[in-house]
Amino acid sequence: MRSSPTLKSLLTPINPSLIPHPLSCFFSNSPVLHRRHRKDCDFNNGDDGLNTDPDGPPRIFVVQPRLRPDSSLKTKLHEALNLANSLDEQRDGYYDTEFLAKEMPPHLVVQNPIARAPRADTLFGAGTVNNVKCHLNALESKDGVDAIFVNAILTGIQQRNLERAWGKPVLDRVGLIIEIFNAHAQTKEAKLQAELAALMYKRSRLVRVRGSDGRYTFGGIGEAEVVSARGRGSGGRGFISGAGETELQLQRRRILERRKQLLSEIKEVRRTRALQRAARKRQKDSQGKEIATVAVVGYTNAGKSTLVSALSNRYLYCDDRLFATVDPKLSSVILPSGRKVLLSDTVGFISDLPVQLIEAFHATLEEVVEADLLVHVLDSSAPNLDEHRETVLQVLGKIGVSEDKLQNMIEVWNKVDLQEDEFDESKTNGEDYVSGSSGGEDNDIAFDQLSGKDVDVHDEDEKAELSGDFEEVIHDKQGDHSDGWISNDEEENLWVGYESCSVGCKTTDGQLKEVSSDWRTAAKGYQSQQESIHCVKTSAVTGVGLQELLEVIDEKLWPQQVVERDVFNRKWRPSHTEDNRIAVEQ
Ligand SMILES: Nc1nc2c(ncn2[C@@H]2O[C@H](COP(=O)(O)OP(=O)(O)OP(=O)(O)O)[C@@H](O)[C@H]2O)c(=O)[nH]1
Ligand SMILES: [Mg+2]
Repeated sequence: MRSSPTLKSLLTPINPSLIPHPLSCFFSNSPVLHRRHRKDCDFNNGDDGLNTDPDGPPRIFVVQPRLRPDSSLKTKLHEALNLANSLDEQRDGYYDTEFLAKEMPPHLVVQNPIARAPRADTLFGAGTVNNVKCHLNALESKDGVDAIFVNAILTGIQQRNLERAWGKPVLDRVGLIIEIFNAHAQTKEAKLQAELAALMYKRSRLVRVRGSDGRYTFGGIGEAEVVSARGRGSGGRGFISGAGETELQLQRRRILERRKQLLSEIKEVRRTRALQRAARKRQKDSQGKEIATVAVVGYTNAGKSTLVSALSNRYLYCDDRLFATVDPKLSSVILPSGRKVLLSDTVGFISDLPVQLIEAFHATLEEVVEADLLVHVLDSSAPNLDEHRETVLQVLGKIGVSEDKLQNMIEVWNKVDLQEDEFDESKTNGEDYVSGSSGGEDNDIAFDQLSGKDVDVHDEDEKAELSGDFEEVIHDKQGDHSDGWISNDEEENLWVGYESCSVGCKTTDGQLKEVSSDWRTAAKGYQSQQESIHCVKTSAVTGVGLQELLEVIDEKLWPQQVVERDVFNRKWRPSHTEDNRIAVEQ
C-alpha cells in the first residue's frame, strides 16, 4: 500500500496516558482535520505530528447501502462517489487533481440494513462486514485505501466497531460532509464554523474503548474494543464504571471549553457581518437608491457560483467538487432597471445535511435569512430534482427563512443545456449503472474497480449473525443516529409552511409554465394549478435565461416599477463591469 502520511497517523492507536491537546482525540479518525489540527497541537508523543505534505488526498472506499428502485441507488451512489472524491484540500490555492480527472473511488453496494433489522453494533450484518473486509483486502494488493465512507448515518459505537472490523478509519455521511467543509474552508469564518461543526459531531460520539493493554480510553482507534458509548447508566456487558467515566467527563469538558472559545470567536464574526449588512443597507447606488441583497441558494453543485459568476461577470470558484463554495461571497450586478443588487453566493445544501453544520454556519447562513430575495438554483438535469428541492426547502425553513420570502422566491432551473443529452442518456443507459444488481436481489454488489466487472458476493449475514461474530454489546440509545438531523416531524412542519408555494410555476409573462415531458421529475412537483413561484430556465454556461432572470429579480424586488420587457428578443450579455470593482467580498 502506498504510504499516506495523513492517514498513517490515524491508524496509530492513541496511548491513553498521552492524551495531549484538548482537540487531538476528536480528530483521531479524521483524514483532513487530523492534518490541520495536528499542526496546532503539541502531540509530544514521539511523532512529529506534522503531516503537512501528504502525497495526495485520502483514498476512500465507498460502502453504499442498496436502495430501491435502482434509479435511486444510482443517484445516491453517484453522489456518494462524488462526496468521497470531494475530500481534498487546496494547497497554495489549488487542488492537486482536477475533479473530473479523478478516478471513481472503489465501492461496494451492500444490503440495506435499514430495510431489515439494522444491527446496533455494526449497522450491517456480519456477512456484509466480512464482504467489505474481503474487498479491502483485495485492494490492499493494489493501491490500498485510507478510509471507508459508509453512506449512512452511524452511531459512535457502530463507527468504532466497523473501524475495528475493517482496520481503517470509517466516516459516515455526516462525518464526511463535515470533513469536506473543513477541507474546503478558506476564510477564518468558514474554518471556525467548520471546526465547531466537527466538534459537535465528535461530542455526540465519544466512545469508550479498551486498548490492547486492557486499559480503557475514549475515541481511540486500532486494536480497541468498543464497550460503551455512554457514561454511567449505560449499563452493559463489559462496562465498568469508574476511572473511564472520569475520562469521559474530562473529554466532554475539553470539548465544551473549545466550543465556548469557538462560539465567542464566531460571535465576533456575526457581529462584524451584522455591521457590514447594516452598512450595506445604508449604501446607495448611483441613482441614490438602496442596494438590495439577493441570496443564491440551492443544492450543492447546482451551479450557483457559475450563475453568480455569469451574472456579475466576476470569477468565482466553480467546480464539480461538492461543497466547492464554503466561503460566501457577494458580487454586485446591475439589473435591467439600472438598479444595483448584491448577489450572495453561499454554501450549497445536501440531503441529510448535518444539523451541526447548519448550526455552526449560522453566521454565514444569516446572510440568506436577511437577504431581500432568494433565488433557488436547481440542477434541472438531476434525476432527483424533487428531492433536491425538498432538501433545500427544509434547510431554508430550518435556518428561519420567513414564509413570505419562501413564497417570493425565484426558482431557477439551471443547466438546461444538459437536459436533452441527459434525458437521452437516462433512457438508454440509466439502469446499466447498477446492472450488477441482477446477480441477486439482496446480495452485496461489488462494482469491481480492479477487474472492471461486477462481482456478486453471497451474503452470509444471517449465518454470521447466528454465530455471533460480533460480540460487542451496545448500549447506545437506538435512534441516536438521528442526533443532529432533521427529524421527520420537523420535516413535516417545515413543509406545512411551504406547501402552498411549492407548486405551480409562473413565467415572466405571467402565464403558467408549460411543463414539457422532458422535464421529467421536475414536472411531477408542478402538476398543481396553484401558481406562486417564478421559474426561470437558465444555463449559466451558455447564458440562456440570464437576462430573463435579472428581469424577474427586478420585478420581485420592485414590483411597482417593472420596466417594459421584451424577454424573448433580448440577448444575454454580462452586466456592467464597472460596478464589479466595488463588489463586496467577504
Ligand atoms: N452544462 C452546464 N454546467 C454547469 C452549469 N452551471 C454550472 N455548471 C457546472 O456545474 C458544476 C458545479 O457548478 P458550481 O457553480 O460550482 O456549483 P455550486 O452550486 O456553486 O456548487 P457548490 O459550491 O459546491 O455548492 C461546475 O462544473 C460547473 O461548470 C450550466 O448551466 N450548464
Ligand atoms: Mg459554489
